[in-house]
Amino acid sequence: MDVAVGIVGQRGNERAQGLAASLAETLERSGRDGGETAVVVDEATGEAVDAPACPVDEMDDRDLVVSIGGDGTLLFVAREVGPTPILGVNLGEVGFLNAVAPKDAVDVVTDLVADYRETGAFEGRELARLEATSEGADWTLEPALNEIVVHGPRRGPGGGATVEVRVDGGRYAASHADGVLVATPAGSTAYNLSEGGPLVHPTADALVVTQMAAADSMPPLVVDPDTELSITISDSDTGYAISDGRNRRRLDPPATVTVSVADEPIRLVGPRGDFVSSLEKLD
Ligand SMILES: NC(=O)c1ccc[n+]([C@@H]2O[C@H](COP(=O)([O-])OP(=O)(O)OC[C@H]3O[C@@H](n4cnc5c(N)ncnc54)[C@H](O)[C@@H]3O)[C@@H](O)[C@H]2O)c1
Ligand SMILES: Nc1ncnc2c1ncn2[C@@H]1O[C@H](COP(=O)(O)OP(=O)(O)OP(=O)(O)O)[C@@H](O)[C@H]1O
Repeated sequence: MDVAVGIVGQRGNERAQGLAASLAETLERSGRDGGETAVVVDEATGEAVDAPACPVDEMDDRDLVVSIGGDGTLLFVAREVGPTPILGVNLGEVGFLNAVAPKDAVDVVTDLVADYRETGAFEGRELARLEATSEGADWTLEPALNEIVVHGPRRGPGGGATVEVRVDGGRYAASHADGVLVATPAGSTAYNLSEGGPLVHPTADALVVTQMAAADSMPPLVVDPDTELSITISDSDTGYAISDGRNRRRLDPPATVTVSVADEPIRLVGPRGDFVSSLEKLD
């Protein structure tokens, strides 16, 4: 069976680009008898190592996409390819979302592709994503793997707003605050953690709501993924809804944003890092 693989190296990271090149070469060599393994890399890497390349968002029809970099590169790949199976190789400063060490990358990926050729499936796990929509649904942010943030004009002094959070229609919190975030288990170790939210084990099917610098703060709230969450910003001239720190929408207060689980999850494949031991990466 032929297998199509995409490889994304962290932009500007020569080590990532070199590993992408050697992985591409090994994969193409390994797939001869059982079927072809067609490999493309992202355009920045293709230019650096002179390999067949395509835009990352055109890799969504591949059987597997390998992300080589840190969390941000994996988040970027997830934004671009959605539910296409992704394997993360950790070359970043933190690399919380990437389970495979660079030294193991070629063996892990070639074994994974060989198994896929036999079984037609990857062992992996789905990670829920979050979607932020305006009241009246006249806009929707790109799905977030980590969190949705809704905040006032800016972080810090003079940047707050009145932020009301409703849970299944009931008022959970209303306070002058910088904002509020809703995080997935995967995102509980990111912005949520730096705002004092709880860690959520990746096997827990839950979301967490954490206020940001609230004057009258409530404890962070863990909810079922099906909970109806709405966040209203008022008493400020502007505000923002932000998905994974990268995709943002300006708000015109008073404005209400609803946050729900997106239809399509992310599919991470390959060895699952041990969550508790990977917490050391956060030191
Ligand atoms: N704490 C803050 O003030 C702040 C501000 C912006 C973004 N962020 C986080 O960064 C994420 C976007 O990452 P990026 O790389 O595109 O932005 P970035 O370049 O600002 O990197 C943010 C840092 O967060 C780390 N990170 C990202 N996801 C993580 C996760 N799930 N667990 C642990 N650490 C994680 C990254 O490795 C990086 O060190 C956002 O989803 C948000 O969680 C935090
Ligand atoms: N191959 C690529 N093509 C286009 N953009 C890329 C590519 N790799 C990374 N990026 C951009 O860089 C951002 C992540 O860069 P960043 O420097 O934060 O890397 P990282 O993976 O988080 O590693 P680190 O942990 O070292 O910060 C992504 O959000 C994306 O916008």
